[in-house]
Amino acid sequence: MRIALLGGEGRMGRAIKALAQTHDYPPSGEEGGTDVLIDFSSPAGTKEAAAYCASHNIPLVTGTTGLSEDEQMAVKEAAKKVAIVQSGNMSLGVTLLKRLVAEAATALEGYDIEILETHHRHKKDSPSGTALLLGEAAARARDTALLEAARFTRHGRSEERRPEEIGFAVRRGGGVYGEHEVGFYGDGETVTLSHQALGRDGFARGALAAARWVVKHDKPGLYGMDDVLGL
Ligand SMILES: NC(=O)C1=CN([C@@H]2O[C@H](COP(=O)(O)OP(=O)(O)OC[C@H]3O[C@@H](n4cnc5c(N)ncnc54)[C@H](OP(=O)(O)O)[C@@H]3O)[C@@H](O)[C@H]2O)C=CC1
Ligand SMILES: O=C(O)C1=N[C@H](C(=O)O)C[C@H](O)C1
Repeated sequence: MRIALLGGEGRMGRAIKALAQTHDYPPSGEEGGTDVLIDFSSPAGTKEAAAYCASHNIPLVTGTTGLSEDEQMAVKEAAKKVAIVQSGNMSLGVTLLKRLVAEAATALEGYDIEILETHHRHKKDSPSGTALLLGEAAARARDTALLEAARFTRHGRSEERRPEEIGFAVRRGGGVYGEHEVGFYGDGETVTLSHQALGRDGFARGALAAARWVVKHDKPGLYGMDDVLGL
């Protein structure tokens, strides 16, 4: 599998290159063409990658977060022509957590849902792609749209919390790889589901698993890590 990497010099790009070497995957260009493009760059980079993949018939794995509506639309358009795996978090743990969050949101009816995420000081988008995908899973489980339920800021005096609200809190600092906590707050108890990345290898492993999956899956469409990992 010959891999082209957009964002190859960045934090994730370097983690993927290191892992790809241990799997003996040559970079594209060394042995001819490209079998798959992996993108961990910026929202503008993702839009360019999607257009490039669609016009060159190359499958795409994209983990870049913080896309605008327009940039996400470009990914959806490209997915009409090629297979694309997109996820705000490529790790096995978060893919499982998403399912657990949906289950808890259904079972713990009436419990208030609050999501807290912490990342390194360099992260530009907030809330994180992971926080949003977990929020989306919770919202869908409660038959509502995330954009209707989401409460992104709290400051000063306001109305009481709406029961359907999904609150987001964000912390940025140091070198934290990524921590996510979904709290379900009932009247007499709190249930907390959480994930802590201990490095970038888990994301990189997921990206390579998605690349292996998508090169074999030549049917155009937009797929998630649940498709890749069969969860
Ligand atoms: N889905 C997942 O599992 C994960 C997703 N991410 C996401 O991946 C993205 C990248 O994160 P990270 O590696 O930490 O970021 P970095 O800033 O370390 O790396 C991004 C790299 O992409 C390059 N780049 C940016 N825009 C373009 C472009 N238009 N064309 C070509 N190259 C470009 C940058 O180059 P330059 O510096 O020259 O601009 C840089 O080398 C973020 O959106 C992050 O949230 C991160 C970890 C896991
Ligand atoms: O920028 C990061 O570092 C990360 N970004 C992703 C996100 O926005 O959720 C995934 C992971 O948490 C690391």
